[in-house]
Amino acid sequence: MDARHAATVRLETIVSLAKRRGFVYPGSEIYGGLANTWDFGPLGAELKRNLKNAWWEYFIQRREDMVGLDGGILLHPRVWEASGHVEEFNDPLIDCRRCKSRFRADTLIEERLHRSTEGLSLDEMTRLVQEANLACPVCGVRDWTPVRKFNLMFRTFIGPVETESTPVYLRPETAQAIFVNFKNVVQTSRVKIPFGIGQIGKAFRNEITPGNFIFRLLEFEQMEIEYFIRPEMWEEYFDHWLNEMGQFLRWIGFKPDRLRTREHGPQELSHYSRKTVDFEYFFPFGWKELCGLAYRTDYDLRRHQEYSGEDLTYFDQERNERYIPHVIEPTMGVERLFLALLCDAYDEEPAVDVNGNPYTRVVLRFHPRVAPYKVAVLPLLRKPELVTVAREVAQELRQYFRIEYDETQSIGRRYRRQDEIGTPYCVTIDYQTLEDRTVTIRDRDTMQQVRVPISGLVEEIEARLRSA
Ligand SMILES: Nc1ncnc2c1ncn2[C@@H]1O[C@H](COP(=O)(O)OP(=O)(O)OP(=O)(O)O)[C@@H](O)[C@H]1O
Repeated sequence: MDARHAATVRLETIVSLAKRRGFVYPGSEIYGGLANTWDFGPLGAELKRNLKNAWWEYFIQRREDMVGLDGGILLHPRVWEASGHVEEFNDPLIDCRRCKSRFRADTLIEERLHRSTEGLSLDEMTRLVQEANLACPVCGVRDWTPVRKFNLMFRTFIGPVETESTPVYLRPETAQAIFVNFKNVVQTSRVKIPFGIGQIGKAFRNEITPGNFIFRLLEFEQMEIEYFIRPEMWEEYFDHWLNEMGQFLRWIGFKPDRLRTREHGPQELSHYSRKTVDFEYFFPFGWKELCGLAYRTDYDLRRHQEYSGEDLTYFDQERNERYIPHVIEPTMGVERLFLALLCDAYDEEPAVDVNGNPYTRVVLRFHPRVAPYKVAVLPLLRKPELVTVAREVAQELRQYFRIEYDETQSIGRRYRRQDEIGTPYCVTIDYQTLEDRTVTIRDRDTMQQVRVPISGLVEEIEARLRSA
């Protein structure tokens, strides 16, 4: 661990800042909360939007080989049989008979017995727990159920009467809506292999051990691409997408020193994947998966062809050949990127306030591309003559950027607030403004202030944002 990693922010610091400043609130808080659910506040909503827009711009808008899709959360139940999720999308779980706490058996064994569970059957895991005479981490009693499979899909019902209706699943990944619509997209757009379909949307997983704030959620958003290729090209495109994902992470501001890639071992691969590489981030709780890249072969389209009876082959005009395309899948979770970005952007430094008093400056060094607010407009004092001009300036800037206008409290406290929510620029209207129609722009990172005329303010900010 190098010095920078050692200084990684504590998770509690991030959780409390997120709550205090309106990024993330505990879910349904006025009802005492609903465990492991979260709501995104005004700043969180902006950050999420910016992340999703950046993803869409980078992977869809800027490429000629991509189209978008917005598929349903509810899909035909057969989709999940075909995809293998009914059969395979399970976690091994184990219960403490005494206190009824429930754990993921693989995590329990890995954390408590310090050994890998790769490739172990349910029986083997049960035996390991028994032989080690493992105590329940919650109540300390040694009385376990056998390890069983627990399907992660949420089930619900269509129609008014539960028992007579067909059960349907909330999708556990967005990918299947893309496969199910593969034929539609090929028939109705101008795509030719190689091409990709991208989608952003909610996914639901009944995780046994959610936690670490918003790292593992029951309900989250995925940004997924299914990229369709000729089978023999898979290695080339795998490398291409690995590189693209890395570029994107840097483009939204990640520093390289807390990112690494890790390839899955053979036993760890998902049921559909022949090769998977995860991007891992050094979270406050260690190196964990941030997002991933999988080579799904032709598994999904082949299975849907089999289960639906529809022909899902693609006619390759160049080669005068018909085949089922293979698929490379770059996938990212919005909230996990959100959490990693908060941790990555968080910084503390000694500073001196306007009165010469030392304080610890907390700054979220977001890249402007994702920063919730791009500019804060602040009258130096809450005096009518300053407020009038400041409101005019704010109204002008609002046409171009997401801004915040703030006239409460002292200017120093307002700067601190903007630093803490990661606003790249503060525009201050002071008495000189009334004389010469200039304002100051304060840079979040350097705290340098320069004066610019109001008439050139939009261009100045645009130029700074472009070159950031
Ligand atoms: N429960 C979850 N909460 C929040 N984000 C998630 C969750 N599960 C997956 N993601 C995000 O979606 C991406 C793609 O999902 P994928 O199915 O590859 O995850 P996974 O390998 O099952 O994740 P994990 O191993 O952490 O359970 C992940 O890289 C992550 O960013």
